[in-house]
Amino acid sequence: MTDWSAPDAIDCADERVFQTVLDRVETREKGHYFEYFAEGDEIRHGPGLVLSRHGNEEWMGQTLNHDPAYWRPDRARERGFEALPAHPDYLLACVMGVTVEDLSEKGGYFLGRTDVEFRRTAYPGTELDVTSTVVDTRTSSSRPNYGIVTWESVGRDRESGEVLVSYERTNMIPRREPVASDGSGAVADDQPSSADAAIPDLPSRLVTPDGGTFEDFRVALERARENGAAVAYRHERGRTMDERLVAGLPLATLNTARQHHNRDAMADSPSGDIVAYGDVTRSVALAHARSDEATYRERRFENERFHDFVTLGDTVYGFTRVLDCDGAAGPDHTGAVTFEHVAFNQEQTPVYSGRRTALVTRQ
Ligand SMILES: C/C(=C\C(=O)O)C(=O)SCCNC(=O)CCNC(=O)[C@H](O)C(C)(C)COP(=O)(O)OP(=O)(O)OC[C@H]1O[C@@H](n2cnc3c(N)ncnc32)[C@H](O)[C@@H]1OP(=O)(O)O
Repeated sequence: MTDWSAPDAIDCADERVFQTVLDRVETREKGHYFEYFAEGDEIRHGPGLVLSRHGNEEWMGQTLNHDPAYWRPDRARERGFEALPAHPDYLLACVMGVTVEDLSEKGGYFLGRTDVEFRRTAYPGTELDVTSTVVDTRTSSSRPNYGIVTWESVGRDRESGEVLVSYERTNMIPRREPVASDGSGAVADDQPSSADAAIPDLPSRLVTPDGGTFEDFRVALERARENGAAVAYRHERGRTMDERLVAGLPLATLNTARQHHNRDAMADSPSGDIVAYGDVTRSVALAHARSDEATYRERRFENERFHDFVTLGDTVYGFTRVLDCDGAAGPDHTGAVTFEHVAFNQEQTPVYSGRRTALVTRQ
């Protein structure tokens, strides 16, 4: 009989002994199943995270967000910032990163996010205080092993209490107890793929703006409207997803989702490998778009959707459609432009889409 109090009771040199022990012990699990969440519950997320200049630069550099106002103090001041600011994509990824342990570490996918509102510029050195409220829980009709949960999350400056950013996000969350499904949402393998479906009427002409200022977007929209056309274009740059992006960036935001860093756990999943953090994928595509635009400030995002996995070796490209220009919004030297951005991979499959409103410099 093994004496379990003996320091050498488990002989690690004998693989069979260790494997037998592993088979018999319980796993101390992380995260929460769908059943844990009830509408109205409020959760204050424990992990503290201080926005750092290093984290900001690592995020921006790797995702190709190379706007000088976030790298050069003189350009930051010209842009009206008090100092070098935290990039909005980095801020948003950090606010969401620290929620993962409580909300979604159990697995399941980040489906979408809406009402992303940037309320105040954040600066490196700011300590985050993040809370979430369960807004909705529902059964997934297509996947009986999952439920669908929506939370509203708010990221504040812990010192001043001011809200920096807020949003609503929706995830698939595994159920402890799968439910019987009526299968109404299930997609049969023999259904036509979206590529076979009838192609809707697209405008015959697609207009590209001459430049990236507010006036360029306004003029292009006007031209398009007169000709029954649309303003839409793609961006040349692409970024191939490597380990640093897929595993490194989410971990730096304290995002503990196994999807991004545990290749072993993901080997048997539908993606077969680790997948990029949705915030990394979108940030890359947005960087491509911003490189063709005179962005002044990020304002809001709506209806962000993550359509498909992005895995190691995939390349993320960007497509932009211009939806609206509002000359009355923002300071005099800017106007608000609303874009629809799509991130797509090397197979031209959309992986992200979202509607973004940004203030863009006029001339
Ligand atoms: C941080 C983080 C994880 C974390 O947080 O820890 C991450 O970064 S992880 C990486 C980023 N992420 C992804 O890599 C997912 C990519 N994506 C896919 O791989 C496919 O999308 C799918 C396999 C998930 C589904 O594929 P699909 O079955 O073809 O998709 P759909 O049928 O459209 O959606 C199924 C059900 O989700 C409902 N639904 C969809 N979108 C929304 C929305 N926005 N709001 C409310 N409900 C929504 C839909 O209404 C349907 O509901 P029902 O099940 O009831 O029909």
